[in-house]
Amino acid sequence: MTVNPADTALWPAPHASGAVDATVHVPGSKSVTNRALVLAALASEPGWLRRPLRSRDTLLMAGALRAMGVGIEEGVGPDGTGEAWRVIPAGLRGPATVDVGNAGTVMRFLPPVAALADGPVRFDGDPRSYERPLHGVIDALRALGARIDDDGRGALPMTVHGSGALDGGPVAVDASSSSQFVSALLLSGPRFNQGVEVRHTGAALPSMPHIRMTVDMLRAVGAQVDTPESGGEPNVWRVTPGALLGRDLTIEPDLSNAQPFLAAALVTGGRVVIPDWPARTTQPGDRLREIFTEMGGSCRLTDYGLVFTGSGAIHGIDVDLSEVGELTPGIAAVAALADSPSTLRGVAHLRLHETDRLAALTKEINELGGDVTETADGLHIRPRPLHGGVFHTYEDHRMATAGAIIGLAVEGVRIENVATTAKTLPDFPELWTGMLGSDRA
Ligand SMILES: O=C(O)C1=C[C@@H](OP(=O)(O)O)[C@@H](O)[C@H](O)C1
Ligand SMILES: C=C(OP(=O)(O)O)C(=O)O
Repeated sequence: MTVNPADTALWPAPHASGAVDATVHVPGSKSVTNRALVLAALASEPGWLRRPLRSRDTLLMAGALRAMGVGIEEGVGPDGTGEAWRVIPAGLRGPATVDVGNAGTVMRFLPPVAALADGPVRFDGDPRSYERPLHGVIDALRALGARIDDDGRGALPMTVHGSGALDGGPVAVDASSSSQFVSALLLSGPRFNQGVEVRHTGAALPSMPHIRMTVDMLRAVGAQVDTPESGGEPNVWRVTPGALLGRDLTIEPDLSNAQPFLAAALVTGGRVVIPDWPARTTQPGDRLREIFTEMGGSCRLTDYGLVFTGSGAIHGIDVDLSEVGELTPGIAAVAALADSPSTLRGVAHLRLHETDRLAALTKEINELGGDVTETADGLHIRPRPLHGGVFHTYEDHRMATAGAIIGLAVEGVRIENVATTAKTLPDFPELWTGMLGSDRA
C-alpha cells in the first residue's frame, strides 16, 4: 500500500450545510456490464447492452474483447433512446494483448475466454494487478487443458496460449480469496467442450451474491446451470456445454455505487432517491436497504426507485459483510460518524482488493482523529470527533467515496486523487456536488 507522490491532486470534499434532498441517477452496474459483455461476446448471435456502465473497468473489458476480435459498437439503442452497445461475436483471435488495469472482473473473467482464442493472449495491468490473487483461475484452466505461461507466482503478467477450444470438465478451485474465480470459470463454461463443473474447496467463499449474478445471467442467455441452491451438492456449480443467445439487456444501476449517496442521506438526516432501483436483483448493494436501516435510516421501494431517508441519528452496527465485501469502505465511513461502535466482520479478503482496504481505512480514518483497529477479518470502529486533513485513496475508487462521505460531516477533508473513482463511477465528483447543489448555495 503506497501513495504515489506524483499524484498530489487534492479534492476538497464538500461539507454538507444541511440535510440533502436529491434524486441521483446512478450509472450502470460494473459487475452486470462486464458479465454482459463477456456473455454477449461468447454468444452465437449479436446482442445489445442498454445503459451500460462507461468507466475504466468496463472500457478495459470492451477493449480486451475487441482485441480478441469481438465487435463492440457504441451508440444509441435500437429504439433510438439512451446509450447502447451492440456486441457482435466473432471467432476469438490471438495474438492479442489485454490490459486489465486493476479490474478484478477483467483479470479473472477473461483468461478462460482467451483459452478459446486461436493464438496467444498476453495479460498485463497496473502494478497492483500483479499482487491480486489469480492462482485459482490459472491452476483451474491448466487442469482443464489450457497452456499458460506465467512467472511461476500464479499471478499477472501472463500469457494464455489459446488453441481455439478447451476440454473443460470437472475442476476444484479454492476461491476463498475471490468469488471471481468461480464466476470466471462458469461464464465461459458453456463454450468448453465438456462444459465445466467447479467445486470450491477451502475456507468460506466470499461474495455469494456475485456468484448468483453469474448464474442468473448465464441462465438468461440460455445456459443450463446446476447450483447448490437448485438441489446440487454444496459448493459445486455445473454448466452444460451449449450455444448462448444474443439478448437485449438493460443494465441495472450500480447499487454499490449508490452507496455514497444513500450514506449522504443517513449522515445529513436528509433524503435521497435512486431511480430504477430494481425490485429484484442479485447485486450486493441491495443489502444496503437493510444495513443502512439498521444504522438509522429508513427506506421505501416504489415503482420509481428507492427513497432513502436519514433520521438524523447514525447508529453503529455489528455485521458480517462476507457476502457484500465491496460495501465495507462506505459502511466504515458511516460507522466512523455513528453514535456507537461498530464491528465489521468476514472481510479478510479485502486485504487483496484494489488496495489493502482494511489497512487503508484504518490509517485514513485514524489520521482524521478516528479510532479504528483491524481485526483478523475486519474492522472495529469506535466513533470519535474527527477533524479535517488529507484522505489518501491508494488508487481505490471506494476509498475516495468513503472519504467523501466523511467530508459531508467533517470540515476540511481533502481527497487525494478523487479521479480514481473513474474505475467504476467517472462522474462521481459531479454527481456528488449535484446532489448537494441547493443546500451548498
Ligand atoms: O464478480 C464481481 O463482479 C465482483 C465480485 C467481488 O469480488 P471478490 O469476491 O473478489 O470480493 C466484488 O468484491 C467485486 O467488486 C465484484
Ligand atoms: C473489489 C472491487 O473490484 P474488482 O472488480 O476490481 O475486484 C470493487 O469494486 O470493490
